[in-house]
Amino acid sequence: SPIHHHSKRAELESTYDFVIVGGGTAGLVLANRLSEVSQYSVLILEAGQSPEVVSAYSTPGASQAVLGTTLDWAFVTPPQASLNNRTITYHRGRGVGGSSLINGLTYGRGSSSIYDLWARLGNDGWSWSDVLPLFKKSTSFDSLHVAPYQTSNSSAYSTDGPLKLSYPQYVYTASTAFIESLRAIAVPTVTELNLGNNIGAKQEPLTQDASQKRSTAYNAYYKPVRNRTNLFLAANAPVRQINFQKLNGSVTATGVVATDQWTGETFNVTARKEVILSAGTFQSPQILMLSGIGPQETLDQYGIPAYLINENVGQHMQDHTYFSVIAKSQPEQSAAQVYNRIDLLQAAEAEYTANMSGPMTTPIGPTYGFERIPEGTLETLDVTSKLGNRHSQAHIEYLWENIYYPTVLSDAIDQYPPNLNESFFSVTAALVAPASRGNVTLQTNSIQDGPTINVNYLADETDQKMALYAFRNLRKILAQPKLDAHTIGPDHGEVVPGAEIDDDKTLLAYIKSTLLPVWHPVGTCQMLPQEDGGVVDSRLKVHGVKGLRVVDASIMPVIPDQHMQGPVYMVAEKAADMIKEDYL
Ligand SMILES: Cc1cc2nc3c(=O)[nH]c(=O)nc-3n(C[C@H](O)[C@H](O)[C@H](O)COP(=O)(O)OP(=O)(O)OC[C@H]3O[C@@H](n4cnc5c(N)ncnc54)[C@H](O)[C@@H]3O)c2cc1C
Repeated sequence: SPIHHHSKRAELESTYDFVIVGGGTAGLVLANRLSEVSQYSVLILEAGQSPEVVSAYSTPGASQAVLGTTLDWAFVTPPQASLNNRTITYHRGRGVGGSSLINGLTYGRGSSSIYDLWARLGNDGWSWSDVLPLFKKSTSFDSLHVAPYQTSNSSAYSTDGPLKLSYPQYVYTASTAFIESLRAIAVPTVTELNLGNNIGAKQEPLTQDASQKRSTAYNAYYKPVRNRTNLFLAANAPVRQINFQKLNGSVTATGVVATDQWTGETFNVTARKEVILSAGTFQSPQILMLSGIGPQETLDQYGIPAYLINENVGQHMQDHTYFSVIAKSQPEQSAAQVYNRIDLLQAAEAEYTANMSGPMTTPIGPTYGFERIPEGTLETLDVTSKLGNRHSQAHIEYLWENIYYPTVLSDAIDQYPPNLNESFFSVTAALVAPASRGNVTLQTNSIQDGPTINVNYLADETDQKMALYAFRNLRKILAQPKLDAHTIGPDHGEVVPGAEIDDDKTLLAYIKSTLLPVWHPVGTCQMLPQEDGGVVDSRLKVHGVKGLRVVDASIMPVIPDQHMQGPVYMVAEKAADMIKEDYL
């Protein structure tokens, strides 16, 4: 097996220097960097299995098909009051590689002002100038420029960074037209977004190599070093709780309890130096709560003995959400039929297997643009009070998707059925400076049940105003002659929601009934002083506990205005440097 997993608990040692909980995006970066030091022993405990069980994970065009497989936790939220009691299926990666195995491959970093704000909030060492070298260290660019706006500036990347970025070979002309149409709403075309200026439009760098295979934490960070004799991985080994020792009023993490799902046995592992939680934004706070660190009421409710009360665990969740206008398009400007019609799908799969070319080389959304709304407009929209310091960053992201997206529409609105023999593309807007906050809490007292996830999208009126503003821009973009040239039918091809839906009230109802997460949740263990809502300090150590850090998306105190994997790889690279500083 390509995975060096331990099928029997007897094959594992009882003690390691570092025990990493979660072999996902951040966990595998840590595993690689910490095991560079030969005197450290490092164990990764991952709930899921090898990604090779679903080998399509590496095909960019199969990124929708891997959702719902064994590589996906597929959590379901309770009914969300802010969305007229809709529930949402929330995808999360499960397996060695975590969400990097099933994400949409989009890569970005965000505005420099966001990281400068992290630092100003009390986190020394996290300003843009501190973190840019780590963004560079984690990535290299496999140059492949086959279409307009597939540009990059080599100074943004290193030559040997493990994570490979590249562009798809198969490019839809309508996506080029989309980039040019964004100029009508004052979003300029730019050559690079990854040097701190995140305003503008271009083709997206994707986490795939020049051979058109997905690059992940698994194949970029874990596979090349898996034979190191000081690195151990147990797959199918969900961690149930962290063990603590309380001595003279001070709490120290001593190890973890996990289940070996091959045998059904439960076992303990001791951490000589640290336990590191990298189970992601939903499960890192869940494990803290199950272990006795969290809000008083939650611990009381489930009879969990409290080691430390911290009301912030699981709170303050920030996430991006998006919604679309769907247009009927010329067949060659869409992948809708490729995915819907078995003959076309099989032809595309065969072409990818034979030549690594064709529609399967691209995920559904390969193109993006970021808008900073000018001050005056923010004031007119009456949203400035909730934006705080977030003026010099992007507020809205616009995307072009090559399918009818979102694919599953709510029945709250009369819909245009996606006819199998017709083609569609979508123009989509994401709120990337959200004011609403969600939270994660417990559903039961066991790790065998998922956490309760409340997304709370649009709960804050600021986000509703931003959504309406962005929606009207989607129609302006679609109406630009260059993009319109690729649509079919009246109203610039618009079929969903339909031009007749135009007043604020019905538009908002449409948005609420169709929006989706962009799958970027952060902040449930945020890096801030505890009195300001924090769970970890600027060295990612859990407040009030020795020997325990959190290293994953949950630590971000202000959500970046970009897709989240780039920031997660950076956070993990930075954490590895800090841990080495602390012990070497
Ligand atoms: C469908 C989807 C699409 C996305 N699209 C994009 C995109 O296009 N671009 C982008 O930049 N970002 C995207 N993201 C977001 C990005 O992938 C994540 O932000 C990032 O990968 C999170 O990294 P992480 O290390 O915090 O968590 P993860 O990578 O999710 O890792 C957490 C790991 O912990 C494991 N785990 C959980 N509980 C336990 C336990 N009790 N014991 C042991 N192990 C456990 C999980 O199985 C998982 O492997 C997407 C995410 C999803 C789900």
